[in-house]
Amino acid sequence: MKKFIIAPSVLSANYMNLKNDLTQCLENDINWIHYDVMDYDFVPNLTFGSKILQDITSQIKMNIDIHFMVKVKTKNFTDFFVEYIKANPQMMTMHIESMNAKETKLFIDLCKKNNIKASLAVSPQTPIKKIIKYLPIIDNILVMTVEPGFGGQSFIEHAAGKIGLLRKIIDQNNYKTTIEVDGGINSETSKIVKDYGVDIIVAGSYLFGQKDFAQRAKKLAGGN
Ligand SMILES: O=C(CO)[C@H](O)[C@H](O)COP(=O)(O)O
Repeated sequence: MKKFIIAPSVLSANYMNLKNDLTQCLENDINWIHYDVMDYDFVPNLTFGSKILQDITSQIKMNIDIHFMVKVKTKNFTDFFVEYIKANPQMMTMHIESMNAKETKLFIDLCKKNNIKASLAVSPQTPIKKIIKYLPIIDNILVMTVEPGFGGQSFIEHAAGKIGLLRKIIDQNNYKTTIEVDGGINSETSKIVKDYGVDIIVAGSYLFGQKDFAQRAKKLAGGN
């Protein structure tokens, strides 16, 4: 049976209790976390920066998947990522909508140079034709099934259809790119994305703060 990677979104964690929330993930065989960086520009919300991430990775051994929902404003594009790279993330994701072609190339090259999986995200309204040419050179594509910016929103089903199209293209061409989904994932919507052929499932409000975290985590990780 296919094994899905579950990456709980720290956006829905309790920050007064973060260590417990992350330990709960590890106790339930979850060794990835999804770290949402928002800038109140690309998205209408502001979250956390590199210091909190460095504190996390200095104490807890987990694979870090950073999802940048930002418009980079540093004079030198790659400078923005320096402090995040110090936290040793496994994967970094930037939105295709927030970069021009030159920045997209710089971002992918930066990831490769630092041995970090290079990932591009597409918002619900963005067609996959915008990203297809990058598939052979990136490690992961993140399909957003909510508008980026907030946890706890409802799953946008038509956006999930992109996963099926991407699965076909990736398999037909023997690309190694993984497909990740983020937004509105629960026990029902996870079945839809698994059927479409997803590899990595991000879930925030469905997991954190829930008494039956263990059962929910098991449901997400298992097959349909
Ligand atoms: O990137 C995000 C929002 O922009 C979050 O990762 C995502 O929404 C997770 O929250 P939930 O599972 O509650 O929808």
